[in-house]
Amino acid sequence: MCTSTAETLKGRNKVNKVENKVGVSFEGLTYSVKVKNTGKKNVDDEKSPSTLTILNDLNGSFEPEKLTMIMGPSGSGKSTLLDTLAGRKNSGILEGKIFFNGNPPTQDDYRFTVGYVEQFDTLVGELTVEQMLLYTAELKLSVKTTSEERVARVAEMIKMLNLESCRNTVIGSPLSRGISGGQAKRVNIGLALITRPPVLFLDEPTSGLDSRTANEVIELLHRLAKNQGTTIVATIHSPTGYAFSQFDGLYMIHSGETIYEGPVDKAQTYFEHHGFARDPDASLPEWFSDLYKSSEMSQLAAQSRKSITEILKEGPIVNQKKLRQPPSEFRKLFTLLKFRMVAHYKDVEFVATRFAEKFLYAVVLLTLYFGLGEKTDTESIAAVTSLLFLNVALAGFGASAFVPALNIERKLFYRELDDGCYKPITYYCSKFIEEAFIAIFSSLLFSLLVFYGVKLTGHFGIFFLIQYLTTLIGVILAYAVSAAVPSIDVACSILPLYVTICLFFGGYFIPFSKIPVGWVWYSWTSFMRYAFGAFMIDNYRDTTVGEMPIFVDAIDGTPKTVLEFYGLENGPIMNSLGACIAFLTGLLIFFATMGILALVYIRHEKR
Ligand SMILES: Nc1ncnc2c1ncn2[C@@H]1O[C@H](COP(=O)(O)OP(=O)(O)OP(=O)(O)O)[C@@H](O)[C@H]1O
Repeated sequence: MCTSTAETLKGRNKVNKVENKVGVSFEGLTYSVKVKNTGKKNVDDEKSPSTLTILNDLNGSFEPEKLTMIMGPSGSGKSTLLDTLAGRKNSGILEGKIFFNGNPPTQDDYRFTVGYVEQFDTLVGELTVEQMLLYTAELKLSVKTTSEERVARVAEMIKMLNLESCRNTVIGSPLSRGISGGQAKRVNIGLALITRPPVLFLDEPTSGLDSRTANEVIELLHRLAKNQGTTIVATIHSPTGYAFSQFDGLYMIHSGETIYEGPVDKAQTYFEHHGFARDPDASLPEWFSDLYKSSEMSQLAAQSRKSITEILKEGPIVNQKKLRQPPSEFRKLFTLLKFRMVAHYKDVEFVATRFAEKFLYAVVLLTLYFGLGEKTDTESIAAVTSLLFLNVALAGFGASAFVPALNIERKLFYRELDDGCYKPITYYCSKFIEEAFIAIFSSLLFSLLVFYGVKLTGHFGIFFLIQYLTTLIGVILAYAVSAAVPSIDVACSILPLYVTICLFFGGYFIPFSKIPVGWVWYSWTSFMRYAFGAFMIDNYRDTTVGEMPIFVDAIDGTPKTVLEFYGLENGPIMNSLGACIAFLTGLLIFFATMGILALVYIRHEKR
């Protein structure tokens, strides 16, 4: 950023190659988005009336060992610049060049070289500060690090970030208080630093902090840059005088254009020289960026950029991926379960809601239908049949309870995905295993109470298996909808709609023989059809017309068994319990695949 620094870097580089240091530079960086209609003045009317240019032809460089701030009025494009340099933009049109040590960065370079601290904290509320850091260390540190080394790294981080006093405090959530805002910010910084990335970007690291805590955070960043050689860039609003003095460089933008790039200590003179105070919120005339472009500051910055790029090219970017050797996805799955599943299982609310629903429903059924299962009169059989169908319906409607599981963690999921913590499928599997494991016990409790209380005549093992599979389908269905749609509201209106429609095709409300031809295809996709069919076949398959003549055809007077009446006998597939279970399993796999594809390909967060 200034020639003297480039000289220093050059001198140092000769003795000790800039191995783990990465300088970031950019040229002609322009970022624009398509907008429907905007009254903003920087809409490029000539190019296209619907293109909003947010960053306009920016040049700049950020060096190792330096702490640089990006300043500018609200909406000037600071976060956009940071996102762009960190490779985190997933929409819009990006033009221009970005270099890491003089080379265009690859996806791996972005992922393994850059630490990014987002403006809003994204932490796992159930974990303590130490667990959160350990969890991230296990996901991100090389497989070659031992558990002792990871613990030592976390301890070092806790000390460096001054988090000793809250080491064992739960992070908490907006509804259940845990650590303070300043501590949460420092934990977030710790997560980005755990791998000691050569480049660290921070989006407003001091927002929401009191001036003393803000000073501490900036002081910490200053030390990091100096002691570890990290290239640190932070967007910042209204820093205190002390915080300002901790920075080396200032990059100022206004309406997406550079108005200053250079040392912090020269900024005041520069602005005063041109008749303006340093205040970034002061409104500057549009020609100010032109003034900057023709200024000596701009020439110096360009020279510095060129020489830094050339010097750093001598020490090409170390393959951070190789250096880090991230753990396998299987290991990451284990880490997710070890920390997050265990934390959920320790949460009384999480466990209680899953058991309470099943238990209460089982108690109602038990007391209402007690002993009816072994009775052979028509009314009892009709009652038990409705119980078996409602049991299936409950799994469908109960699925809504699993919608928030993915939805409320979405910000955290996107942050961890961007940080390279895991792949979407790994996250999905961890969520599924978390529910599937607990569902074994809740389904078992339910099955024991209902099967033996109602005195059903099938086999307990099969009843439990169908009950468990149906519960899992509810979970998987909720995940698929939740991952595909943007909000809980939308998911909670789509899911019951789908389930209600499925009800009509389950074989209880309307016999399969009466379903209009045009709708028959749909009945084959209804999980309720197979679950209800399986329950019924298991319960009534050993009965004969002679033993249990419950329904008599009004026209020809032919007696029918229960299974015949519900179209569950003499069909090509539906008279087979095995086929019903196979179809249920197939639907489970189908919905799971949909959910995983939605997680991979649909990004609800636009950046
Ligand atoms: N994807 C997008 N679509 C439309 N407008 C966008 C998009 N991304 C950014 N913008 C707009 O670009 C401008 C710059 O946004 P940005 O968040 O970078 O500003 P900022 O300087 O960081 O603001 P603040 O200091 O308030 O956080 C804003 O007006 C924002 O609404």
